[in-house]
Amino acid sequence: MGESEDVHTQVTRFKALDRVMALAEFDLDGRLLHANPNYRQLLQLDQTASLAVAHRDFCPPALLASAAYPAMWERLRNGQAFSGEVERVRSDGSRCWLEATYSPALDEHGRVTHVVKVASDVTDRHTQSLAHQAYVERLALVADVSDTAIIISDAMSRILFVNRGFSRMFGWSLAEVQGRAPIDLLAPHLSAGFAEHYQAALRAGEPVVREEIVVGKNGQRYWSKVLSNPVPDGDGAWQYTVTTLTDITTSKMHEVLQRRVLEAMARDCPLVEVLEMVCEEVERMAPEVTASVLEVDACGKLHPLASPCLPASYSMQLDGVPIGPCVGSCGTAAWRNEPVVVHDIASDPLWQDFKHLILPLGYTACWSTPIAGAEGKPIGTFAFYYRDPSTVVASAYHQRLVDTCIDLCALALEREKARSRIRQLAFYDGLTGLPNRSLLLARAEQVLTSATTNHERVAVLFVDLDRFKQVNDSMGHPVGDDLLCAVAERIKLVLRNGDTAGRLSGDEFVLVLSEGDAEQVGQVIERLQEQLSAPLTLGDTSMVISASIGVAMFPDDGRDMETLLHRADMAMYQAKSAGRGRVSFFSSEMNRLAQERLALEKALREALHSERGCLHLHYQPQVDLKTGSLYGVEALARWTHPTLGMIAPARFIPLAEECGLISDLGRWALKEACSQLAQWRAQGLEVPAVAVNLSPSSFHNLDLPRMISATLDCHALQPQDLTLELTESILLDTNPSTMQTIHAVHASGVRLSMDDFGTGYSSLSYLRRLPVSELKLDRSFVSDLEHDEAAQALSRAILGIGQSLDLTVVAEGVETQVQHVMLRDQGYPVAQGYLFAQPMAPQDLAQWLQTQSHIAPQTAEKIQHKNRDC
Ligand SMILES: Nc1nc2c(ncn2[C@@H]2O[C@H](COP(=O)(O)O[C@H]3[C@@H](O)[C@H](n4cnc5c(=O)[nH]c(N)nc54)O[C@@H]3COP(=O)(O)O)[C@@H](O)[C@H]2O)c(=O)[nH]1
Repeated sequence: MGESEDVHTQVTRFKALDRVMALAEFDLDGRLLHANPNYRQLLQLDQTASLAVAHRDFCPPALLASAAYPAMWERLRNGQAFSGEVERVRSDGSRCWLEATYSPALDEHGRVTHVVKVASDVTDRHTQSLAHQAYVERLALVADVSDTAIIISDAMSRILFVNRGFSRMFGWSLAEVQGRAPIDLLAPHLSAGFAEHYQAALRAGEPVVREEIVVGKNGQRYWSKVLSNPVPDGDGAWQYTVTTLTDITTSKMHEVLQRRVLEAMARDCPLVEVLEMVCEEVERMAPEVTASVLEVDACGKLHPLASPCLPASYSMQLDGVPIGPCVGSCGTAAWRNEPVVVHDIASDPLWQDFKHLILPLGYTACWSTPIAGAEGKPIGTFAFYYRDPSTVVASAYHQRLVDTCIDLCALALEREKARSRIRQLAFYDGLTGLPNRSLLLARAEQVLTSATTNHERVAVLFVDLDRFKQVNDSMGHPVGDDLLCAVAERIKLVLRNGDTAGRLSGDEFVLVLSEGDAEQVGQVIERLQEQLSAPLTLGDTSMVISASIGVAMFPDDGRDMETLLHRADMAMYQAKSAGRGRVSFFSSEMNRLAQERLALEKALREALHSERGCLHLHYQPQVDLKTGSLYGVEALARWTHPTLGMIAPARFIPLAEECGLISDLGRWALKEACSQLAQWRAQGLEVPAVAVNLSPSSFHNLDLPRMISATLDCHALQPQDLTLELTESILLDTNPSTMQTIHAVHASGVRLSMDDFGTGYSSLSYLRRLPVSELKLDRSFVSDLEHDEAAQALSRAILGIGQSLDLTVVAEGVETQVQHVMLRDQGYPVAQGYLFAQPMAPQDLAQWLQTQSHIAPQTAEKIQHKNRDC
């Protein structure tokens, strides 16, 4: 009963299978014996053709070519079944996938008679699975080739997976990190509190994004952007965390350092502060190094700028050390203009001379990189010192730090250079390099403030070179410039700590001596005079110079720099007028005189420009020594001050020169003298000519000849009625107009006379170049004439020179009859002096003329007077 039930059951099952599955039978050689409709449909076989085919006809060529195919049949023939997903070729050539079981069928003796195959079509499932597999492969590829490190961890923070990018970045394989917590592994420096906070966020389903410094297997550091995303399971509970870590080291270093440096520079922080900040920031990013920045100056010497973690005593020892081929890491790097890594300071020959300074501080290695300036030359060095011998020196991370820092240091150093250049231009004299007026005054004010607090005295020295103008005029401005530079250098030599010096303008220098008690000031002045008077060679010329020095003392002579400077200047004038190379201290008497002078200057200006007649001319006759007749008159200015009375020309003429009024005075004298000559002639007085004194600056005016002609015309005078007296100083006048004006005046017929002849210019060759008609023998020769044979010889010689050049020679300052006779006997044609007459007012000259019997009066009618009022 049981057996019959089994058979029944089997048949039932087989029918059921036959309906739903594809069934086929093969003989042991693989020929198809039987195929049910499902099988035939699956492989698209028609009923007749199906019995003529073999198993291999449905197999892909690659399977048939492989050893697996005969092996499968061998195993089937040996009674072993085979199950699997297999690819088959339909009769139309298309492919399909079958889930197949090949079962060997046995006879009653247990021998394999044929093979039964049960299959179902899984083509759709297989295609989907292939697509999924391809997708997964592509994902894996993305994960592995990406430079982003990826970590998959579970909810217990245990690492399940890391991609190859992780291994490349951090050096660990998956096996090494599986099961470990990512934070413990990569950022052990972060606090436990942070880890808890991090887990809480993920548990709440929130992603966590941070920028963090993380550390790899070999201690390599990365500034990394860390993004952790929680992945929930089907119930929404936190199951996994996918964390990506992107290396942002370079951009972050740049960002942090650049931002901080640029901010500091924008705030105008001093260079040292900026560089110290760079070092501190770098040491925060890489605590295993100690950073240092040295400057390389234009002479190739090192100067410490910033090394906040190195002792000042160490840095100071490097100050001023010249760079060279064997000067530690920094000096050598600057010398070679390339980075120098020294792994073992103790044994490296580059550190031979310096290791005793650094080894006691615990540093064993040093890596220095030159900081290149705009022209590519090293302007500094940036160095990392290492203590721990196990630290990788010059690692890729450190390299990135250095690359960022040297650019920023170069920027800061170049900017400092530009700033100091601007400072130099704004506050220093371009020629001598000394502080200019602005800086000098600012520094002086500081000195005065401190002196006020400390109850100290300060000396202000006003130094003016003697005869600088002559050097400039005769040797040229480049030599003058060299002289000023040499003087500046010599001034620097006498300055003490706390003293300051500057150039005000031209040849004026000022020294401010702090803590200036009389003795100290005296010593500095002595040293200054010694320095200045030492022989000086400029180009081919040797010279000895001197300076006039005026001194004003704080607080006695003034409490502010403006007053002190002014008073030192006054004292300097006093020194100058006392002779060259003198020193004069300001005094109240000097101040009184200066005030007086100022008042006088104001009054002179008013006198010249007002009609009140405070200025007038006196006239001194010049007598023809042969005939005793009047040769001419010299017009001499006189000034009657409203309150001070008569002011001597010797006082107001130099004043007019100094305050720029001398040309106005000359114009006024010319017009006044011509007018007076015309008046005399109108009165019938025969005054042959009038001589007017003109200073060299009057000849700067190219309009002078026209103005003279107009004046002469105005008074119906002829050019020969006027003589202009010049002094030899006109030869030192470098104004380009001077000679042109002199020649134009001469060409107009106006006579030129050389005044004070014999006292000034040593070379007489100028007499050929200057179109003078007359020489006036200086009265110093005349006054010595009676007793001094040399004076006699000289007066004779001067007369000879005049005669040989066909010039009239006028002897000045004749006071005695003896002088008169001697000069007449020597052959002088004309003389002038108190013997004949003092300079006198115009109306007195008329009277004087009448007393001179030999001078014939003329009638007024004889003289044309065109326009009295012009
Ligand atoms: N540029 C101008 N210079 C002028 C003008 N007026 C005068 N001066 C110059 O001032 C200097 C002083 O002049 P002054 O005090 O007038 O002296 C003159 C005479 O008084 C003086 N003199 C004449 N004779 C004698 C004498 O016998 N003994 C003596 N001790 N002094 C005498 O000499 C001065 C004239 O000198 P000089 O001009 O060299 O002929 C003087 O340098 C004037 O030039 C002016 O308007 N402009």
